[in-house]
Amino acid sequence: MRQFKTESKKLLDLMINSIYTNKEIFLRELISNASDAVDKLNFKSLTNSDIKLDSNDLAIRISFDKDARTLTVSDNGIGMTAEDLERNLGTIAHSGSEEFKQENAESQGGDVDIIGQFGVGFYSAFMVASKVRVVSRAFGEQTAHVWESDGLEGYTIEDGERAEHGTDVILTIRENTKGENGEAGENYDTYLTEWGLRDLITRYSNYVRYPIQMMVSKSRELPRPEDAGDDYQPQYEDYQELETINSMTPIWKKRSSDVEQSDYNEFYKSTFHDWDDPARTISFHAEGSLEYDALLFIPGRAPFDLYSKDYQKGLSLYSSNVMIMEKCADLLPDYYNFVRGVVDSADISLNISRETLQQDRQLRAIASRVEKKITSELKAMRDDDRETYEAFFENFGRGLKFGIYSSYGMKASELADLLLFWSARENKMVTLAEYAATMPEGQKAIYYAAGDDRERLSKMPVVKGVLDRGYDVLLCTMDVDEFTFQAMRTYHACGLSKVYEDEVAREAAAKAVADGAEPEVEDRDIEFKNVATGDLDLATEDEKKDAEEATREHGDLFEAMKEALGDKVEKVAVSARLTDAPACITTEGPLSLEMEKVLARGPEAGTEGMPKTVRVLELNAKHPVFEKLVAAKEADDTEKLSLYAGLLYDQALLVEGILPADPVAFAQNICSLM
Ligand SMILES: Nc1ncnc2c1ncn2[C@@H]1O[C@H](COP(=O)(O)OP(=O)(O)OP(=O)(O)O)[C@@H](O)[C@H]1O
Repeated sequence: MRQFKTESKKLLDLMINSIYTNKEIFLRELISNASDAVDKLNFKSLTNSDIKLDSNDLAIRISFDKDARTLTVSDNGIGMTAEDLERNLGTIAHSGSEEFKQENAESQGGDVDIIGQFGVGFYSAFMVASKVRVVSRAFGEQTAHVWESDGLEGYTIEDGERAEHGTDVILTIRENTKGENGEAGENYDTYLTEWGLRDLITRYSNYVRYPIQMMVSKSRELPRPEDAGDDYQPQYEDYQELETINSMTPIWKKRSSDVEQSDYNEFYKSTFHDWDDPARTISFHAEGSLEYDALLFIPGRAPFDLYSKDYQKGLSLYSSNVMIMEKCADLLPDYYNFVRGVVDSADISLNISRETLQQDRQLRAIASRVEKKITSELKAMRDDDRETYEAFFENFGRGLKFGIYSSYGMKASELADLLLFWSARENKMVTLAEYAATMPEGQKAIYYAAGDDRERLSKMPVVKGVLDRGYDVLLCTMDVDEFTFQAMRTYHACGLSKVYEDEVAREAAAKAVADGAEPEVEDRDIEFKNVATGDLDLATEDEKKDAEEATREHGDLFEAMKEALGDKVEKVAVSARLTDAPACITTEGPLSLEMEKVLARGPEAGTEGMPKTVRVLELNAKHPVFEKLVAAKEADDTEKLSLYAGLLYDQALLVEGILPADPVAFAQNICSLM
């Protein structure tokens, strides 16, 4: 018996038991070797006219024998001489394929896709096999040789027989093991079943460029006998047929101009298990120092588990047509987690197990390009197919907003223009750019109201107040909306009509336009303002004066009401934002009523650290109810004033969709008034 070269025993043990976390990849490795062998022969025939070869005959064959527990991977590729067997399979980490690649680097051109590079993949067979027998006949040789090993001590090489050039790798599959200490046992029997092998072939090696064939069991209906009566039941028979299991053509390598959209749709549906066509397909090919092909899909609707914690984002990563990772998460940012697709690159540096990558830099470069492509495709969809985009946004918009929020606004420049919000004035979804474009002169902020019901929001007195002044209000019904705005702070609007500092500049500009110049435009950062928080600064000079006067005149009324309401409010004040409602609750500081509601549903609910709103009860001094308050104060009727204050506070909260803290007392108070 010959001994493995180098510190082989230890190394081999490491190779077999430590490199791979996933035993099933052995088949991928053996198929890749077979594909390399076929590729080498094909290459030879292309470069040497003496070799006559019908490339249609090149194939990889998988067969198994349940009783003998053998699984065979055969190819009719270049084969190995006894010397090759010694060098390639007797020396760990010697890659004949890598050598071949180097030797033929100059003349290779685009027609070879050699996968092997490390010289270790073959040994993964020992993870599932107790013995491996390789029968190989090199192309052009008359004799065959047999390499055999149990993966422990060493190997033998003997003369053997094989009808044609090529290689059979015959694995004696291990017996199933029982689980220990609560861990599941290993089911090696799967590698001796048609479905188990089919699953592995289609998962890892579906796009290997040569046919991978296997005898499969099928069933067919027998011809109806001529004398069959009316009660004849169809009869079936089982039969075996050689089937090509892999689909071979990696559609992502083709130029999109050469592929029908229906083919992309088919690929998308069968690969990513969706019933519907994708909303968009993105295909691109990078050239230069890092070459890769990418095919991405934006689904029409959210996968059912998108918002579950089990959902895994990621693109399938291939290298030379072989799947390396089913979901490479690093290729997609979280906010584009719904995107499906494939990235294939022969240039990425794989680690030896092909389970991870060695260089983050390459991956980051691809990820950044992928992200840009998705963003620009979404923008195109927003502009040229608004209906589909709105449906898309309905499904995935929350994730985009969350992307801005969770990046503390850093991703705003990338994502802000993809957002849509409901415009109270236009009664439809608008982008921030569209909102900004319709802002009348003098509008200083983007106004929004947040709550869980659009209908209710549109009727809120504070919303009406802003609308009545001619400013649109975005009605935000997603829990993340306000947090997103706070993370963004401002929206960078482009191409707005220029605002002039003074009258002289304005007149000069108007004159220039009258003389035929284009009106001047500018870019501006516009603040977001919740219509129910802080000072909106919308009141006219007269209104401000009125409010100040009312504040001065009725200071003691407000104080008395504040006393009656206690800790519930920070203060009671006259409102400059209400038109026809008697009162409203606004907040001071960064926390709005709606945000407080959202936080109250979160994990910090009820804890000490839960932030609380600073509330203000604003009163409309022009409303008839205000006169009642004044009268009660003048009559020194503290009880009535306290009743009124409580009622106004509770009803203002109700309008905001917040139940009174004590609904029973609220109901009793109303009855007592009646
Ligand atoms: N079916 C085969 N036909 C011909 N040569 C083979 C076959 N299988 C393996 N070899 C030879 O054995 C070498 C070692 O194979 P092994 O799978 O260990 O490594 P590799 O394919 O070169 O690299 P990697 O570890 O990256 O897969 C190959 O480079 C190739 O020269």
